[in-house]
Amino acid sequence: MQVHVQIRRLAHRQTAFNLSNPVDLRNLFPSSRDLAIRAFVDNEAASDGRPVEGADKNYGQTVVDGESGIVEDAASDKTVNVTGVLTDDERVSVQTAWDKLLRWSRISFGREQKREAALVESIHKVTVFGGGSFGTAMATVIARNKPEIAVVMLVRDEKLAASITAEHTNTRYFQEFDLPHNITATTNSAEALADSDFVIHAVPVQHSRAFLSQLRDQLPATMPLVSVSKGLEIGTGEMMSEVVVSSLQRPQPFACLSGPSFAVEMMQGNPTALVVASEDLDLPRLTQWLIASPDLRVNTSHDVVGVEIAGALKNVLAIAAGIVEGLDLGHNAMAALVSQGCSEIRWLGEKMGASPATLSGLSGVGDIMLTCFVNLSRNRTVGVRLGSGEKVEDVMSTTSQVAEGVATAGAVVSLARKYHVSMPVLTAVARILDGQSTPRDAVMEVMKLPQVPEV
Ligand SMILES: NC(=O)C1=CN([C@@H]2O[C@H](COP(=O)(O)OP(=O)(O)OC[C@H]3O[C@@H](n4cnc5c(N)ncnc54)[C@H](O)[C@@H]3O)[C@@H](O)[C@H]2O)C=CC1
Ligand SMILES: O=C(CO)COP(=O)(O)O
Repeated sequence: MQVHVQIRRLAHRQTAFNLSNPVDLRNLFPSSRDLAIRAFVDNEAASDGRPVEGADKNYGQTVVDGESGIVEDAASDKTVNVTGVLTDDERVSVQTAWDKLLRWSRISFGREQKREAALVESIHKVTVFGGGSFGTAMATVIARNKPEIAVVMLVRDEKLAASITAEHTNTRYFQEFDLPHNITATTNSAEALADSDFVIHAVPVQHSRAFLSQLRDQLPATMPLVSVSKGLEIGTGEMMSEVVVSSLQRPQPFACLSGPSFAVEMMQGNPTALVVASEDLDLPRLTQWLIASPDLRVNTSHDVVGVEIAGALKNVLAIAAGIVEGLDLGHNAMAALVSQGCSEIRWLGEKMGASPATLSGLSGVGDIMLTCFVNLSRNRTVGVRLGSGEKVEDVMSTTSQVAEGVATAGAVVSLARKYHVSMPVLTAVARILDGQSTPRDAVMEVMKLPQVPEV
């Protein structure tokens, strides 16, 4: 049985409250003097709160005086639905705030259009390195957004290149989607880079050094390269911004693009928000122009370290979250683990010079929430399988797509040692992957660490 209370004034908002004690509605709605409040029983738990038969019998269509506002019948197992309202003052504030936002938006769009005129002239062809799920998604996003631009994917397989170019289908990833006709693909790097103005790099981190080294002479030193790969290189612990410089043996205009963004949802055109970071003054804005659309917001930033380190480390944390899920340790454990992981990423990130705003933004907490809590994540899936008892070797040998967190786990512990940062959760993931501990033992070990102040 449920008790519903409706407060009617402007019937366009509804808020549900669970009230465990007799409630004074004046505490909830101090300005509700003039509201009509109705309480009634819903014995079939009607979700829309309509009075149902029997209501009158038990509690009646009780019109509770707006002045007293007390509902005595809201006991522990009962739900109270409240049709919410704004006071006149609140409504004026909301309208003023919204008008201000619209004014700012009009002025900004005006400025953008002027800048855009110059950018349109500068990009005619974009090359995408990598024909996996994210390379395909990035190529699609750009090609849809700028139909006048030629998008060329550099892939390794001739047949795949032919099917992308001729059939407009990636036969390996996202077969169900027709690719825009301004996307072509080739296995020939010289062809892919000829007359290109912009590169998106979507090759997994561990293969990027070998991949980029061989392109050194074909890639003009002035060509902007935007990396979407998230991870640290094994052995060097380098982030992609460093791998690019060391493998090309020269600086290259560089940006990293990161944030909560499953490739499949970008293919579907679901609303998504990313952040692009570069030390270069114009590159973030250029990237924004290329990919931002009504489906895709792109924030700009100059905090390359923050965006890269957050994107790399969240993959390791997602494996830990999957392990907690696989072990069925419950929601409390999951929330505790992810908060602890956020702290560990912040401790290291800040020592490396990352801004706290970046770490709590799209590439940090945003991507952590997506990857740790959603089953589409490959890193999380690796963790779930480990937590469910599968052996590391079996998980790795049957995972076809890249889960960057696996390789990054060891690299991050070395990096943390270099910066004198202790990372219990991320270190535990490395130990599990290396066979030094089982998922269950690792959880116990972390739980038994000394109690500490919150930092
Ligand atoms: N899939 C996603 O939703 C997202 C992926 N990313 C990042 O994008 C990067 C790429 O990931 P995915 O495309 O998802 O991986 P994937 O596993 O779907 O595809 C990897 C691609 O890289 C290619 N590749 C592998 N080794 C290569 C080599 N030595 N030379 C040239 N190409 C090589 C493969 O042929 C394949 O086309 C990763 O760093 C990932 O973390 C970032 C955001 C979202
Ligand atoms: O980075 C991602 C989403 O932002 C993709 O995560 P996974 O690589 O774990 O699937």
